[in-house]
Amino acid sequence: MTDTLPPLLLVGCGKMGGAMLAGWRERGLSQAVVVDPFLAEAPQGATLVKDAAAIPAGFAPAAVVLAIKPQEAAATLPLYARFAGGAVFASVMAGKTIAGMRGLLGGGAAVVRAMPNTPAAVGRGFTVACAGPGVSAAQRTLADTLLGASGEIAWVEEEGLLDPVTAVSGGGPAYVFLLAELLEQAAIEQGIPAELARRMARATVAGSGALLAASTEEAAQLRKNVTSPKGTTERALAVMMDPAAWPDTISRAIAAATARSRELAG
Ligand SMILES: NC(=O)C1=CN([C@@H]2O[C@H](COP(=O)(O)OP(=O)(O)OC[C@H]3O[C@@H](n4cnc5c(N)ncnc54)[C@H](O)[C@@H]3O)[C@@H](O)[C@H]2O)C=CC1
Ligand SMILES: O=C(O)[C@@H]1CCC=N1
Repeated sequence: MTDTLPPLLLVGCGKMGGAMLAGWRERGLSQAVVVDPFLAEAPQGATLVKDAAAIPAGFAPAAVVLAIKPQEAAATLPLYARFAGGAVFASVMAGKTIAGMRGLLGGGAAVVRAMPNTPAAVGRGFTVACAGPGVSAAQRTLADTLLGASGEIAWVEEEGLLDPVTAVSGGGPAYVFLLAELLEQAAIEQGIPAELARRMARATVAGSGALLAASTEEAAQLRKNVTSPKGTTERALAVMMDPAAWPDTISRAIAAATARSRELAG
């Protein structure tokens, strides 16, 4: 493995931090320190410490990645203000604004606010990022490398877009997994044995995602390709696509999640 990444500090190594770390490992970690009070074992390739005070003296990260819960930010970020001189901070916390984080880290901190998603764990993540004031070109390139290590990345200039992004792609995998759960449940209701229902629902969602990823066709066309005139899918879609059904439900759900992201800022 070649050492391609500069020294990194990961604060919070749960589901999202752990998924990102896996991507960095693939890229070649040099020095990586993980701060997580509740992790039992050091992740492969990294040094684990329980709190900020235990970070080895002299460790100078090029990037500090913040993957703790938004509710932990106020108490935790000031402990990392000492790295603000040299490091770029990359936060994946829902809702937390660049201005709010700079307030906790010191006004001059270089902060990138990003929203990844958990398919990063299998190299299929999607991250949207926004660079705050004072982020240098080199720091933005480093953030791009780190946040894009486990999938696709897109940058936006308008930070406010991160709230609906959080609702759509940050939380999106949960909605897709819910679809798998509901398909399984409905299959059982129609008399299909539970184990077959489970396999079928998982394979259908995973296979459809793979087809979408591999295809250049629009999602709507792929849907039409399944829908034979006067056939069975048409009957199901008439239920789902009723304006009061999925279109309204998804629209309200995304609006609710966007509003929650905005609430978490405070
Ligand atoms: N799970 C997801 O799908 C996504 C989560 N996020 C964001 O990622 C962040 C983390 O979420 P998850 O990974 O889901 O949560 P998690 O609960 O799996 O991970 C949080 C980690 O932080 C650690 N932790 C708690 N207090 C700490 C402290 N003071 N210092 C260092 N580490 C500490 C916990 O032990 C835990 O391992 C959140 O801000 C969330 O908004 C963003 C995109 C998607
Ligand atoms: O549910 C949440 O708040 C986080 C952000 C996006 C996915 N998980």
